[in-house]
Amino acid sequence: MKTGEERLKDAVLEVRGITKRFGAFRAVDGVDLDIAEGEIHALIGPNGAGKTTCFNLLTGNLSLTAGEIRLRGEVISGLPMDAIARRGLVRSYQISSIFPDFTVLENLRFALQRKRRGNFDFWRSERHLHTLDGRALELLEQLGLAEWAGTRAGDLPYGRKRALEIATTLALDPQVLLLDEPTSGMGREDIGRVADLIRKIARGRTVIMVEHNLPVVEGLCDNVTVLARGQVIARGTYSEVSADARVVEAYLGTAHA
Ligand SMILES: Nc1ncnc2c1ncn2[C@@H]1O[C@H](COP(=O)(O)OP(=O)(O)OP(=O)(O)O)[C@@H](O)[C@H]1O
Repeated sequence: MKTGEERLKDAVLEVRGITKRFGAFRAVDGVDLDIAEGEIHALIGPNGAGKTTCFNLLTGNLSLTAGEIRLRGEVISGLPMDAIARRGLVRSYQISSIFPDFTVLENLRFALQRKRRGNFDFWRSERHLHTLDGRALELLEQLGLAEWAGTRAGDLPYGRKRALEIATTLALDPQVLLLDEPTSGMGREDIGRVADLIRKIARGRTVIMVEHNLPVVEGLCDNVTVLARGQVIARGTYSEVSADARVVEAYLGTAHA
């Protein structure tokens, strides 16, 4: 049997009994998660299952009613969001955090600057920003955005905006990357491109994603946790959970059937 220490080496994130109550309502109710180093893990479930609330608890956006979260064995629950991000657990930004009037390259520079200085203190350090261009261009190349480097971010097509959002998150060099419905609102071509991108950026890091598109989950994720009414109803590989009667029943009862 593994000792506690050996067990911690495998699990990058250990979540025990996390609960979030809004008044008398338990949006997340005693959820356990074990996320292994390097895996792509999906959190799925019908509308209102508690996926977003779970993400908000992991990142510190919301405080826990009960439970504990450990990142590499260290308790992170109760820490402020920025402290959790500095420890390496980072959520992809929403498009609204992209500066639409600046170019793609400038947006990347700002994100890299933030990693280095811990804030957006870029107005006074224009010269310093240019020293970040090498890394910024490398990231743009990696994410297939190099040809868009000089484009105003606000003029990017939707799928490319999502790629830029992921790029600005990667600038923080997260060990654990949380992606919130990365393919939502996309057409088939963009979905394929973003799925390839996630596969690429998952090398050398752990990815946890909330995703409604089940073929994307099937194609990308090593393991899946299924939530319904705030509780885990199944966990395993996609083929295991999709064959689980409780999962089928939970989905059949919703618009996501
Ligand atoms: N701040 C809040 N106050 C009260 N209830 C909330 C709050 N945030 C979420 N809820 C409720 O908690 C439940 C879980 O919501 P959550 O957004 O986590 O679900 P979800 O699985 O992400 O759903 P979806 O797939 O529709 O995004 C829902 O019933 C929701 O109405």
